[in-house]
Order: sequence, then C-alpha cells, then structure tokens
Amino acid sequence: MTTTQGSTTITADDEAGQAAFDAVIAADSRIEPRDWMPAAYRKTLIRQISQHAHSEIIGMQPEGNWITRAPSLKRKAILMAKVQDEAGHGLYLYSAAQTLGITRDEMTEQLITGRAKYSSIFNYPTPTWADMGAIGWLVDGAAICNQVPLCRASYGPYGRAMVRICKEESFHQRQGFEILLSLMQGTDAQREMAQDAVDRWYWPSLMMFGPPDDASPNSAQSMAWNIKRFSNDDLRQRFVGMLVPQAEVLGVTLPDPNLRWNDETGRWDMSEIDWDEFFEVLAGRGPMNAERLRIRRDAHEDGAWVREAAAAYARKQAARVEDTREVA
Ligand SMILES: CC(C)(COP(=O)(O)OP(=O)(O)OC[C@H]1O[C@@H](n2cnc3c(N)ncnc32)[C@H](O)[C@@H]1OP(=O)(O)O)[C@@H](O)C(=O)NCCC(=O)NCCSC(=O)Cc1ccccc1
Repeated sequence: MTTTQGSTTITADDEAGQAAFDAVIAADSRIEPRDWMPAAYRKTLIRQISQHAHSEIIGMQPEGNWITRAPSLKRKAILMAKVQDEAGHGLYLYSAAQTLGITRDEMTEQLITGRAKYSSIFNYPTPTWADMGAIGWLVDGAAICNQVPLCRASYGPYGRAMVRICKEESFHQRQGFEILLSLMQGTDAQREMAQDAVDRWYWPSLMMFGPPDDASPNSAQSMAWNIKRFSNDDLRQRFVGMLVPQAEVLGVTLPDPNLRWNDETGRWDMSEIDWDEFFEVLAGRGPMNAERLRIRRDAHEDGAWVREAAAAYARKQAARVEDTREVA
C-alpha cells in the first residue's frame, strides 16, 4: 500500500521500517547500516560524523606545527604519536560516515571547498610550546567530555568508533596536563608561558560544545534519536567541573573572574561566552580558518599522485586475480 504525505510517498515498507526504527530507539538499542532509518536521521548522522572526521583531520595542524620544534626527542615522539592518532580517528570516522552512503571523495570535496564545518577550536594559532599542553589538557579534555556519551550513540558504527577514540583521547589529555605541569614546575618564564596558553585556549575550548541550548537547532531531535545524550550546556558545565580541581593541581588560573559553584542552582556560574567570536569563526573568519583550509587543500593536491598510484596498483592486482581465475 502507498500513501502520500506532502510531496513524499510513503510505502508499507517505510511504515514497517519506521515502526522497527522507533522500537529500537525506544529500547535504547542500536541501528546498524543495513537497517531502515528515516532520511533525516541518516542526514543528521552524516552531518555530525563527517564534521567530526574533518575536525580530527584539520586538528592535526595546530600540533603538527610543533613536531619539528618539540623541546626533546621524547616530547617529539609523543607529539608525533598523538598527531598520528588524530589521523586514525579521522579515518575511523570517515569510514563510519561511509556506511551511511556518502563517499570519502564527497566528504573531502566538502571540506576543501569550505562547505563543510569542522570544530571552531582548530582555527586558533599555536605560537608557543605551552599550546601543546593547553590543547591536550583543554581541547582533548573537552573532546572527552563530549565524546564519552557518544560511545552510546544509537548508530552502531559511530558509537563503536567512539570507544577506541575516547581511550586514545584520555591519553592525549594526560600528556597535555603533564606538559603544563612540567612548565608550571619550571622557571617564571615557563610558568608565564603555561598561564598565557591557558588564557588563550580556555574560552575557545568552552565553545567546542556548541551554541547555548536555546540556540542549538539540532539538539532536541538528536537527543530524541539517542545520538546526543546531554545538551551542549550540560556538557559544558561538566567540563568546567572537571577543570576546576585540575587547575588547582597545576597552579594555573582559569581566566574567568565570575567562575564559582552555585549551591542554589547546583551549577557553575560563569561569565558570558563571546558568542560573536564563535559565530565569526564558524563563518570562516577566525584567526586561522583560511590557513587551515589552504594547507588541507595543498596536501590533497600534493597527494594526487599517491591516490593515482594506489588505484593503478589496485587495478593491476584485481586483473591478476581475474587472470588466475581464468587459468584455473
Ligand atoms: C556538540 C556538537 C559539536 C554540536 O551539536 P549539534 O547538535 O550537531 O549542533 P548544534 O545545533 O548545537 O549547533 C548548530 C550548528 O553549529 C555547529 N557547531 C556547533 N558547535 C560547533 C563548533 N564548536 N565548531 C564548529 N561548528 C559547530 C553545528 O555543527 C551546527 O551546524 P550545522 O547545523 O551542521 O550547519 C556535535 O555535533 C557533536 O557532538 N559532534 C561530535 C564531536 C565533534 O565533532 N568534535 C570535534 C572535536 S574532536 C577533537 O577535538 C579531537 C581532537 C583534539 C585535539 C586535537 C585534534 C583533535
């Protein structure tokens, strides 16, 4: 049987699919790639997972900037491993998005033409070594707060990718904390450098959780579909609650004179985030947006010969398998 709703034709298969989908969501179970899913659910997941993948790939640049200048061989080895992990996270996430029917080429095209979003945080510069500490502590810290609940996302491939990613992010966060701790136990100049990096990264890291709940167009539906488990503001609160005791151990000051626990509301009071800055960065006008995209585009163009060689090799191997089959 077929019915029409607006310009959309709904078949009996769709109705059965929707009922099965609703039951899986109500049971807090998982949707897998071959299951029926509403078009809007698929679209939301492609949007979020591809933005997340792009964030990991662009996110390699701010730290990649310090690999050649790390202050010791040990620090260099650790930083290289961290940046490689980020590449790996990007690849898992691109693969998860591909299970929804978008190709890697389409996602790459969206990124290098500037049509796709990626996390605002990666559009800030990294002028000092202490930025490596602040990125690990604050940026990976925020990523963990946001991503641990995503391990329970209703879409199977996304939730499973998140489990491994979160384990690696935990290590990343600790290495950032340890860089800052070493600097804070060093000279006055090193302590100043660490505090300056925390001052520059604190507010942008709070923006990673997205706009306030009353200005977040996607949250309600994503929560109803068990993709997001907590609102943007709730996760931001959790993050601040995690930072406060850690800042005390480090001996750094969080750059918000209004930050204090409010017993009455059971929440952290804090100064207003500069949302104008956030929306400027999202519109492509942050300090490093143009540079980040230029580097990504150049890397993609420079890698064209590798993709061609890999495709030629794959064709040759496939032809060889065909030949062997014919002989057999
Ligand atoms: C929470 C949110 C980011 C946004 O909630 P939603 O429900 O999806 O949206 P909402 O309605 O609240 O917002 C309206 C619009 O604003 C966009 N927007 C919002 N915030 C941002 C932003 N900060 N930057 C840019 N855009 C942002 C949003 O996409 C939407 O735009 P659209 O409608 O598409 O045009 C969610 O997508 C999520 O959890 N993603 C997965 C986690 C993830 O992607 N993590 C990335 C960091 S991974 C990492 O850092 C690891 C690492 C560490 C160190 C070094 C290297 C790597």
